[in-house]
Amino acid sequence: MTNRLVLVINGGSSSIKVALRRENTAGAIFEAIAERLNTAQARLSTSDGLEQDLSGADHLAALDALLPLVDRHLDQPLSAVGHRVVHGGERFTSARLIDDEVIAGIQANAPLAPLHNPANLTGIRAALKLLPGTPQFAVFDTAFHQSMPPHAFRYALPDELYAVHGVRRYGFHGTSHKYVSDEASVLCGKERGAGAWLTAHLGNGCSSCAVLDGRSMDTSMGLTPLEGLVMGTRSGDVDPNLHAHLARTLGWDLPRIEHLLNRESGLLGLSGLSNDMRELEQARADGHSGAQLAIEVFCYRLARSLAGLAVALPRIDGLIFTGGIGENSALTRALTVKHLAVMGLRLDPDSNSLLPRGEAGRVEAQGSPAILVIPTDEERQIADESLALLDTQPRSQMA
Ligand SMILES: Nc1ncnc2c1ncn2[C@@H]1O[C@H](COP(=O)(O)OP(=O)(O)O)[C@@H](O)[C@H]1O
Ligand SMILES: CC(=O)OP(=O)(O)O
Ligand SMILES: [Mg+2]
Repeated sequence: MTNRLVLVINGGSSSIKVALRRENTAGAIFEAIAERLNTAQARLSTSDGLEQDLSGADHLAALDALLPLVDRHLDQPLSAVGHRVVHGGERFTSARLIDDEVIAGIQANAPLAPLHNPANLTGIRAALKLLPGTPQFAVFDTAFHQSMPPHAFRYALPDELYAVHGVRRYGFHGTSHKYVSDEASVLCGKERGAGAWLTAHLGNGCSSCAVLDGRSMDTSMGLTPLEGLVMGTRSGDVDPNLHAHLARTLGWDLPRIEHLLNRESGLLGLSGLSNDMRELEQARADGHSGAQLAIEVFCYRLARSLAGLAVALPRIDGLIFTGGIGENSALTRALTVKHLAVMGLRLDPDSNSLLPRGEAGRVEAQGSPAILVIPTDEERQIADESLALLDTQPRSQMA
């Protein structure tokens, strides 16, 4: 049997990545990314060297540019399309074949992930139109965290809000936390999936997680992808009374406050300069005090979250950094681990700063628990889960 082809569409808050993957084959046949969407710097770049200015493009315009590029790399029909979907609520505890009911479910969860679910739906609708005969699957960020125990996922609110209205902590980036913790176990000589890991997924959205033997025990994000760490434009944790305070003292309405917390805060808000860690590192080196403060708050709050999550684990086999910042910013890793000396974590400065870009590696000092940098591969995880699900579908549904 030939190895099947899967197209993966991963819509983030500010980017869309598409990846064409062949079953049982490492790496992608073709990858393309449209980044910095909804800004004047939006750009498209592909694994075969195409660079294109997409200035001002939103998610739909980006997909219009991206999907036709995949065609010339198809040497056999696509077997499946796998979509990353951020919020699956409690309704979707694992990947699903996309049909009208699943689309309605994703739509229903959109208020809980306003930066993401609408973008994911844009991708799904565009792909259904372009590839109507190909089975399409939704792989949810939230599914991995469904293993959290109630003491981790419940808020201290009246029961009715959970039981009737689904107000609880869900967690996100599950595909990434699962992938990197599985990889870490192999890198550290354990059975795949075994071990007690703290993971830090640091992209535009950022979250941390405690993973025990392949199961999420707790994570920093909650009902929505706003809770927890400082992110590119999201505030992470603030006093829950902030909404009321801003409404009373400044007269702000809900849309204004949501915009503040989701789009104007985080690294961007603190620095007054940018949501992009590359730019902030450069500005910090040039003496920009806002950039310096933003990076310090980001790292301190990350360390505090990781130390808190440690209580969900019986021991720490290792700390894993991933996502665009976790993989590429030696500075972020150094400043974060500095705050974690109480847990015996120490970096080897040379390994940390000299790790080749895009490679997995260990960067701890001798005597410290493992500290790993592992490039995440959400696309691979999504392709694998889509094919596994395709194999379980009755033929009648695949017509
Ligand atoms: N070499 C680098 N040094 C520091 N930060 C980097 C580097 N490369 C990428 N980043 C940062 O990674 C973040 C984007 O992460 P990514 O995982 O690609 O985002 P998304 O969540 O949209 O998938 C940005 O803040 C970017 O500046
Ligand atoms: C859930 C989330 O924050 O996703 P992203 O990092 O892609 O914005
Ligand atoms: Mg991402």
